Amino acid sequence: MKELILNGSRNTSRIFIDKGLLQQAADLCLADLSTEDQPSKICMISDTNVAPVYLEVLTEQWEPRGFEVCSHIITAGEEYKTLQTVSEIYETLSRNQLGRKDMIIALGGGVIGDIAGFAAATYLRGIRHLIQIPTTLLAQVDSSVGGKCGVDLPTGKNLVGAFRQPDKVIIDMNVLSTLSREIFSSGLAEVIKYGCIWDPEILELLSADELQRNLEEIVTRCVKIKIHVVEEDETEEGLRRILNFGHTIGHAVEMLGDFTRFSHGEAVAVGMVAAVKMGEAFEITKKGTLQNLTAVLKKFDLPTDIPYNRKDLYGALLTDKKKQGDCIHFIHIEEPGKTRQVKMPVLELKEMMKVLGD
Ligand SMILES: NC(=O)c1ccc[n+]([C@@H]2O[C@H](COP(=O)([O-])OP(=O)(O)OC[C@H]3O[C@@H](n4cnc5c(N)ncnc54)[C@H](O)[C@@H]3O)[C@@H](O)[C@H]2O)c1
Ligand SMILES: O=C(O)C(=O)C[C@@H](O)[C@H](O)[C@H](O)COP(=O)(O)O
Ligand SMILES: [Zn+2]
Repeated sequence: MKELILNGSRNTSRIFIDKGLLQQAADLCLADLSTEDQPSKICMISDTNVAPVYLEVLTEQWEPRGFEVCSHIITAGEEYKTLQTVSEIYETLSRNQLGRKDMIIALGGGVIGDIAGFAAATYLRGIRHLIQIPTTLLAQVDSSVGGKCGVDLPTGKNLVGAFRQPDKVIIDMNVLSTLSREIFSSGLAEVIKYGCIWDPEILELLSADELQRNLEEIVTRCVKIKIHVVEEDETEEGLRRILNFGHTIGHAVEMLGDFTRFSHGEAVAVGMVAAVKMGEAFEITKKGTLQNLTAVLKKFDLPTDIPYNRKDLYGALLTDKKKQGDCIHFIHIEEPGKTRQVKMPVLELKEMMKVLGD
């Protein structure tokens, strides 16, 4: 079992990666906790696809140890990543009398991790123990690590949220076996993002015939990059913005599709293509990058065509968190592994977007 550490400003995350960790999750959750520091109640938050397959193996580890366990199951889907869902979780937590010293476990993909993290950050002004057990590739390589959590508003992605580092992240490679090809590919979009912004070797590890063999190595590399970036800039005032490569237009695409038409990974795929297309046209990005990026995305059936017109996309990105006054921080890559952050007036971005066509 690999163990990686993320030293956050308020707490440390211990991140475990191996096959079969779900079966020993309770031990990992309790590792290093003195009796005094242990929770007495645990609430598992999961969704309607994940819970029937993986919840029982988790629940049955807690009850014999004398812990009180409850669960809250959300209907699967990004469209439920809302304040309404969080409010229902608060009711479950309160009805089951979870206290500040108790524990929330997020068992699921990025949607569950983001919602459960936000509930843990806000219920009773913050609950002591938060565990992330990511069950999609996307959640393993990205969303379960680094502490960003929150929900969408109708006007935009992740507009309400917090930074709350999880205490432990338990990455069990075996759970990826039940993912559909589509959802697995959606996670590869974020993997490709890490290849573009930091480590081009990741793109080589993706060569399809060896993908399964390379998967644990790929997850580990992505998590290490995320740890490095987050430790340097936990609250996204500088370096961390690079993790948003492809997300400015990606988030606009998700929102215009009412959070149902495109998965997060698909939207990021389109957003990375758009960023590289603009980068090449304005001589920020090395020629040929677009062709290589498009080829790797297509290999995994990820979309590369921009599905909305320029005017709608521009309107949608005006609520982006990276916008400050009339300027937006936009992330380009010069070539895979080398980013360039540009703070530009939104009107300049609007001009640049002309190269995307109508
Ligand atoms: N906090 C962050 O830093 C961060 C980073 C990246 C993405 N995100 C967020 O993550 C979300 C996307 O995450 P996602 O792609 O994991 O989506 P998701 O959580 O909606 O999961 C995708 C689908 O896979 C199903 N599923 C999950 N695990 C499964 C398994 N092991 N077997 C079978 N089915 C399974 C889910 O029920 C769901 O239907 C977005 O809301 C995005 O904004 C957050
Ligand atoms: O961890 C980060 O920082 C990221 O930006 C990771 C992104 O992949 C992720 O989609 C994140 O939720 C986007 O954050 P936001 O602040 O732009 O909503
Ligand atoms: Zn993302």
